[in-house]
Amino acid sequence: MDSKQTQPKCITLRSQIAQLKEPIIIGVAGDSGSGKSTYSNGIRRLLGTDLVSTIEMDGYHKEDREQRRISGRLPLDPEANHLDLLRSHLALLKQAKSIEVPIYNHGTGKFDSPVHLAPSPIVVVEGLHALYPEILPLLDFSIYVDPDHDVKWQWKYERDVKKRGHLAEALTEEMLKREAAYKRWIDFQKTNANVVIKIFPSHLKEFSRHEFTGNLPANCYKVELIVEPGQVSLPSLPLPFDFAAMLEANQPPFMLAAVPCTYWGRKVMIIHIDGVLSQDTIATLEKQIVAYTGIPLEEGLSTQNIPDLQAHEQVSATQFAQLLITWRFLELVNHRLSELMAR
Ligand SMILES: Nc1ncnc2c1ncn2[C@@H]1O[C@H](COP(=O)(O)OP(=O)(O)OP(=O)(O)O)[C@@H](O)[C@H]1O
Ligand SMILES: O=C(CO)[C@H](O)[C@H](O)COP(=O)(O)O
Repeated sequence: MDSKQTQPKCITLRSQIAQLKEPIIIGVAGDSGSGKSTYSNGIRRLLGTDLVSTIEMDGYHKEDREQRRISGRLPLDPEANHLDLLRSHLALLKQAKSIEVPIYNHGTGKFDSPVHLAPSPIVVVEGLHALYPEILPLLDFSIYVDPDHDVKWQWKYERDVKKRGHLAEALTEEMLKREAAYKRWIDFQKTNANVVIKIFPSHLKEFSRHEFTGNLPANCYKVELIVEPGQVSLPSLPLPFDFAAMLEANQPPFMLAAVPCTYWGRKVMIIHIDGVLSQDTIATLEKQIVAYTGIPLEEGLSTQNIPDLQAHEQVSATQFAQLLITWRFLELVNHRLSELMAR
């Protein structure tokens, strides 16, 4: 019998990914409070949480909060982290072996008991040093999240005081101390990333050149996605967009541009997204991606599993960027699957 006849009728990308023997590892690096979890949640959501597991690198710190207070060391110092242990853990996962992941509890400032992690088809490693030279060779896809100084300050400050129990004065002092450490130990990792996500306050007012009368929500961001082009073309992904609505008064302002550039010696596309895209546009794009990956609809389209984003009413640039990053990642997955088929 023809082997094709024995295959199930609907082979989705997800069902193919689920068969992967060796996990695909995504590294997401960036400063503390830069939005790493927010962006990796986008990929998790569109592929389905059952296929993706996450390793928080904070568990690999050598010292807890009190020990750091005494030693004066910052977690940004690579020497203050067990990067070798992480590297050996990722190598074990690549061999389809389980690991015991160390856990840092930001609520208590102490380490919890390690958690058993069996290999899943996709593993996300998130942390300050996720694209360090020891780790990079084990990654299949790399993302660097790089918000503007003031945006990052606001996000981290609010989160650390409200959710991590830091005292305002001590936190300000530590955040100032972290600035030079960030430049020294963290920032350079962006030069190796497949995708760099830059985030700024909206620039749309400067575009008006006349008195700006638009309605921009508070905390409206401009995202610049610096994306290394992929090797295999994906199916086209049409952008649903109401052209007529653009000519109506009181439409929320937005901008979308794609500009070829060189970034740290590499050819990239820079996608600029600013303002508020319609929720219909985002939802239709999501539906297309979800139809492609094969995730059950109700899981793929829900934003309720992104608790941090719920608090922000306008996250269009972020959502749009999440979709584009996922699409670029799927290109890599496709490439990997076709390599495996050819073996
Ligand atoms: N795109 C966004 N729009 C609005 N707020 C955001 C966005 N991304 C992140 N934030 C805010 O910044 C905070 C930190 O985000 P997130 O937890 O994703 O950062 P992180 O880099 O994973 O942090 P850490 O490594 O310190 O755990 C969130 O609590 C959220 O309030
Ligand atoms: O740089 C960081 C990464 O998130 C944190 O500051 C580090 O993990 C320590 O956490 P905390 O400040 O809650 O003790």
